[in-house]
Amino acid sequence: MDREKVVVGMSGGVDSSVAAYLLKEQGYDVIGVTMQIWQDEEIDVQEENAGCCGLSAVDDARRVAEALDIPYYVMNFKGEFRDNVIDYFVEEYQKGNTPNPCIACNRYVKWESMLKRSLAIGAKYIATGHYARVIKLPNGRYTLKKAVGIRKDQTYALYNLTQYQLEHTLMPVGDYSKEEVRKIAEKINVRIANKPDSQEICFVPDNDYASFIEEYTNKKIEEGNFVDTNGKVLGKHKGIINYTVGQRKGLGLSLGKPAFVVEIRPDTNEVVIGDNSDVFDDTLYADNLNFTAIEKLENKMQLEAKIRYSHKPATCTIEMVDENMLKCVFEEPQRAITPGQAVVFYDGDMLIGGGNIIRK
Ligand SMILES: Nc1ncnc2c1ncn2[C@@H]1O[C@H](COP(=O)(O)OP(=O)(O)OP(=O)(O)O)[C@@H](O)[C@H]1O
Repeated sequence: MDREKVVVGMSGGVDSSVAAYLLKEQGYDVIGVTMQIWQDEEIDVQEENAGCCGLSAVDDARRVAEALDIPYYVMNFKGEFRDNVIDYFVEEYQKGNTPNPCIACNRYVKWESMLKRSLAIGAKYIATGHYARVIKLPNGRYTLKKAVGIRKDQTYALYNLTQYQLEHTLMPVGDYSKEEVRKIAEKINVRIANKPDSQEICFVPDNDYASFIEEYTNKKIEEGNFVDTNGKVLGKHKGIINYTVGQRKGLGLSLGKPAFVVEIRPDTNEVVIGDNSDVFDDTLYADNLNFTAIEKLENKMQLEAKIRYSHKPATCTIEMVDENMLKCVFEEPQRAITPGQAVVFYDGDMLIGGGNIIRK
């Protein structure tokens, strides 16, 4: 019988290298692929900032594939990445939102584009080194469970995968702890690069996204007013793309007390400043919804929600208020609910779904 073919997304790091090894051990016909997604001549990024897909990732991944004796290819997804991730990222900031490009990259590039090409070469699955587990529920739906014992949960950035994508996904390291994965990497003795810690946004050098956006759009960012919660002008800001809700640093205001960004108003080009207490709210609205564990939200549900990658899940109740919009009310007010970020819902360690936080 033919072995099932799986394409493993290889970044040259420990997790995806071990993922490839485990799948081979499990009897799959494994193919390694590194996606080239952004590095090009138009965006001048230095190699040391190359993040997950610079030239060194290709060299490292190729070496690992050779050691594992699996076929290896580099696939170019720069166009898909530009259209779905960089353009979205820039547009969201220009609208006064704070986007999460990893979520868009996962859904549209790592999964949609890579899956399409993988299926075209006869694969049944794609696999990554994410610490999460794909499960099929009794209701026939696919979803993710958080991996056990992992400090940084990776399901948050994966909430937007479709049923079809999940059905064709394997995440073999999700059954192991990070320590176990490191041990496996030592045992199989593949030379895995000690990658520098991922920078926050892989395509933005030095995390200076404001300069990146100016350069990318070839447009100077327009200055505007800082105002207080009553509308009184407090000073000049450097352009709304420089700010996010809850921000304290880098405001350049001296008001004799700590000042925080409470709201960004793209229509009037204003940034609203207040006290820390003004940054707390118990209600948010989200659109662009994607549910995994359930087909749709019919009745109110009490769940836990994360409003950013590093947020500790908080108890909330969600309900639909419109065909494509939900309302989420937290038991306790949460700090810095930020338009453009994802809100992701869990029942214990099981992903239920999520959406995009909107300004209301
Ligand atoms: N350029 C790429 N090409 C193909 N797959 C990739 C690429 N970058 C990341 N991936 C896949 O996405 C997964 C998660 O990416 P992330 O950048 O979070 O890596 P990580 O958790 O540090 O894993 P690793 O140790 O494998 O680098 C990786 O394990 C890998 O399977």
